Amino acid sequence: MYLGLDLGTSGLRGLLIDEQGAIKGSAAVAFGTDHPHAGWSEQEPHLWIDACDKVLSELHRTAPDAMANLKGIGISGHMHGAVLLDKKLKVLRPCILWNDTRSHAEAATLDQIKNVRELSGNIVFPGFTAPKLLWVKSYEPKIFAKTAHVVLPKDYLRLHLTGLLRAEISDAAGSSWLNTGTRRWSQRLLEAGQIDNLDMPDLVEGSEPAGSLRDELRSRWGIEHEVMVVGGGADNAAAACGAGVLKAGQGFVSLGTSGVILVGRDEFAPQPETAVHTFCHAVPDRWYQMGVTLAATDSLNWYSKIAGVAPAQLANELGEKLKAPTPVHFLPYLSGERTPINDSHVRGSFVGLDIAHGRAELTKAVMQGVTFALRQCLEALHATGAEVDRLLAIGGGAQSDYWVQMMATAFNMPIDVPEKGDFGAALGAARLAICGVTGRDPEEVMTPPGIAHTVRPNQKLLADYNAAYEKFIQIYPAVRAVQ
Ligand SMILES: Nc1ncnc2c1ncn2[C@@H]1O[C@H](COP(=O)(O)OP(=O)(O)O)[C@@H](O)[C@H]1O
Ligand SMILES: O=C(CO)[C@@H](O)[C@H](O)COP(=O)(O)O
Repeated sequence: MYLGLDLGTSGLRGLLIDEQGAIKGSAAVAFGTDHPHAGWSEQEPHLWIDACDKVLSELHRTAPDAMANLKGIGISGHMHGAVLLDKKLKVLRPCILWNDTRSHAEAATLDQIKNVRELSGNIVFPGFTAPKLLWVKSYEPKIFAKTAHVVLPKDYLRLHLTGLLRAEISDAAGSSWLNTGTRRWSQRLLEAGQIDNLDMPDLVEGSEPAGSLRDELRSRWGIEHEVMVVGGGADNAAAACGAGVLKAGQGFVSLGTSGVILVGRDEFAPQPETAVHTFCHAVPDRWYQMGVTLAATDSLNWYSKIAGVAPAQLANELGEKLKAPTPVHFLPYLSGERTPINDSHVRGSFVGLDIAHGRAELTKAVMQGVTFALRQCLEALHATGAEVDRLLAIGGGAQSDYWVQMMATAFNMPIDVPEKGDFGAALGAARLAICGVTGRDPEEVMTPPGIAHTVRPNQKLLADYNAAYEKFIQIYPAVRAVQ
């Protein structure tokens, strides 16, 4: 039996599978994010530990036999967050998350330093880890002085599970401290980030052993033998393992808190100027590229709170069949934006409201704005030479068939909808554990899911969606001029 734990931005999920991939149990616990100031986004790491313990206790209660036979655990987590630890491994402050833009000035400074983009393969975005540490150094010097280690969120969860500090490579690639081509810490990048005095954790590949479940936790959950904890993966890399996206030509679109279009790459071929991210995959000798829009279902959730209606219901209210685009445009930049515009200062807007417009029109505008932001990601990916001509739809928002139809038409690309089941980061993390424990080849373990149906572009609406997209991309510069 194998357990995948996915530390998502909105909660932690656990998925138990057997070696053939059949699901034997699942549990989830939700938690929130704090936004103490505009542009800030934080979580207390103890929330993750509490959620992890609850998820494991729930699995122990509902699937005791599977838990008793647990052989391996893989962990995935939201990327780029900075967990600062003192020399006794105590957390020094709340984790600064991936969608926190406070360190924009530090990011811009780092991004100018010679070789930084070349070595890391990426623009230094404000959401990445390195600029966060420079921010803490300037604004919280006492905390910085006490910092002995910095780890990414899921690697902190590993510390709880194993007692060991390890950094897994696909996640480390999002720190701006890793040489993404050689998959090693870069002394030059650590110096640029002014943390070359810190003790960086040993690096492990996603499917490599990275410790064993602590004895105390094993006995709590009724496990008598040793359980291997493998490296795991950054949530997007792990989701790719769950979706069977390992190689060039394969890709997915994910509608989660953030929106992502990800494609596999067989070699390290960064083009940072496109604002496309190039990271190490969670399996050895592979990379992937992705475009990221920061607030995908986050935008729908934001509007859902204002409308007082649950996000799934809002999406359902649009009906079953895709209709013409709405003339109301929504720029989904509630937390700034990454691909292709790398602008942490811009904020969201509705443009073109009419007195006749109501809730449905605004819902549609929000989903359309996210869809068009993703089309910009797709175009940026194509500009890097990444080839993909169909995408698999994953993430919570992909449960809306309307949203998937909208993406297929706006991207003019078929989108595969997986059969009901779990094909996200938790599955990918569990599959990494299978590879670590059994030594099986990732390509054999990480197969794509069965496809329930393929959504093809609606030919009758193609021209309308193209015209609406052309308008959408003109709004950002106009809005930016007055923000
Ligand atoms: N039927 C639906 N239609 C539209 N959005 C949905 C639907 N079901 C769930 N969602 C959205 O999906 C989100 C969760 O997606 P998920 O991929 O789990 O996010 P994350 O991994 O970032 O925490 C919810 O917050 C909700 O906004
Ligand atoms: O910052 C990124 C990727 O660079 C995000 O994709 C985070 O990794 C969070 O993902 P979700 O919670 O939306 O899955």
